[in-house]
Parts: sequence; structure tokens; C-alpha cells
Amino acid sequence: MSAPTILNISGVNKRFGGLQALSEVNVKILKGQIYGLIGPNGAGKTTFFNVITGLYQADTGSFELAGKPYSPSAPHEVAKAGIARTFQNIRLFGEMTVLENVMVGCHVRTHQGVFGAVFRHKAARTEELAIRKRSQELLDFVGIGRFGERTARHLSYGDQRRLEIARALATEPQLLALDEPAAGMNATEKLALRELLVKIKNEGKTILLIEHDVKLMMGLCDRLTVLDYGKPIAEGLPAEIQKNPAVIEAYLGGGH
Ligand SMILES: Nc1ncnc2c1ncn2[C@@H]1O[C@H](COP(=O)(O)OP(=O)(O)OP(=O)(O)O)[C@@H](O)[C@H]1O
Repeated sequence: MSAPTILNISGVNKRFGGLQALSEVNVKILKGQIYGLIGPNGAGKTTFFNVITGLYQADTGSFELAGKPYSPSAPHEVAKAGIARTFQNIRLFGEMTVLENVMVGCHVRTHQGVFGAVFRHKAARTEELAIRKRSQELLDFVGIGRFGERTARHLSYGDQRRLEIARALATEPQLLALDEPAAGMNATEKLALRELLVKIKNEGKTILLIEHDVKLMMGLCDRLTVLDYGKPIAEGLPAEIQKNPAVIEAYLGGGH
């Protein structure tokens, strides 16, 4: 029996004025996969992320998350529905501690929410302790457990990326959507990131990944979709994608 479908999206179109940023995009991601989205600059990758996480509204498209119809809406609702994302430009609470950043992520799934935590009702205190413990476990999992009390903005670049991933995992997502997590990383940091993503996959999580480093993607992804000028030009296994003439043309041809 094949794995259940986590994300099933079809017929997505998105236009900005005269520009067709997404054109009939279909993506189907199975549980436990690392699914890659690649394409030259401006191909529509981030727009696709923005559409599935409710930052942009698609002109058309049908969306299913873990077998249920899903309508991308406000970011908090999207997190509750089960999609957690990171951004090309790191978005942390820079003045909060590393641990607190992850705790914020955990509150998506709590009963008391952030207000309960602030006013310190008794039930909230108990929940808060559990959240602290869970957050520390997540920091340990991504490899920055020793920095919990540091101010987030004092972490190294690579560790800030890990923290973003820990915070996203804290929302207990069905799908972890990572937008260029290796951007700006050196070779050692990239290698460590790769190991972390494999570790997350081995926990049974499902990952949707945008990344410019094609070599990294080919080694990491179970399947990929290639976008070019908003259109899907190929879908398949890394070995199929690598020898697809349309993909080679999109990357090496004169259009970009
Ligand atoms: N809010 C917007 N308004 C108008 N045009 C936009 C908007 N967002 C994106 N675009 C345009 O849509 C196209 C796709 O952009 P997008 O950022 O999704 O590409 P990308 O594949 O993520 O590129 P990169 O790899 O450079 O991040 C581009 O031509 C971009 O200029």
C-alpha cells in the first residue's frame, strides 16, 4: 500500500497583472517524502509557497491537506491546519531567547494559547512546563540545544536556520515547507542541513523544499517538480529530472 497523500494540489493559477506567475500547477506529495520544487529565478516557486500558506490567494486551484479540503487563509490558521513554513529571509523573534522562539511555535497546538501563558493561569502554568520541555527537545533534535537561553539574533546564520526549522516543527505540522533553507550557507553548513533534513524525514515527517542548489536537491529529494515561467515543465524522480531535455534547456538555455 502506498503512503497517504499529505498535500494534493491541482490547477493552481496565479496572475499578477499581466504576469502569469503560476500556470496550471499540480503537486502531489506523499507522507514521508522530501518533495522538491526547483526552477530558475522568477519561476514562481515562492509564489507557490505563498499561495499554499495563504499569503497570496490563488486565482484558481483545488487544495487538499491530509485528505481534507483545505483553504489557505491567515498564517495562524494555516499553521493550525498543518503547514509550517520557513522563509527565504530568516524571520525569527530576534530579541527573544532561542527557547522562547520555539515555545511560540508550540502555542499553535495548546489550549491556553499565548494569552493564557502571559496571564499565568494555573492550567496554563502546567502546560507551559510541558511546552518548555518539548521546545528543549526540539532544540536538541536540530542540534542547538545548548543555546536555549541565548538571544536568537546572536546565533550564527546556520544556527538561526536550524532554529527556524525547530520553531516550524513545534507546530507539529503535517507538512514542513522550507523556502531556500541553504541560502547563504557555506559547504559545511549545507552538509549539516542535509543531515538534519534526512533526520526529520526519518521521523516520518513530510517536507516540501525550495532550493537553488540543484546538486543538493538531486541527492535529497524523493521527487521534484520543475517550474519555468510559472509552468510545471517536469515532474518525477531526480534521475528523470536530471536528464529531461526541457529542464536542461530551462537551466542552460538563453531564456534566463
Ligand atoms: N506580489 C507580487 N506582485 C507582482 N509580481 C510578483 C509578486 N510576487 C512575485 N511576483 C513575480 O512573480 C514571478 C515569480 O516570482 P517568485 O518569487 O515566485 O519566483 P521564484 O521562483 O521564487 O524566484 P527566486 O528563485 O528568484 O526566489 C516573478 O516574475 C516575480 O517578479
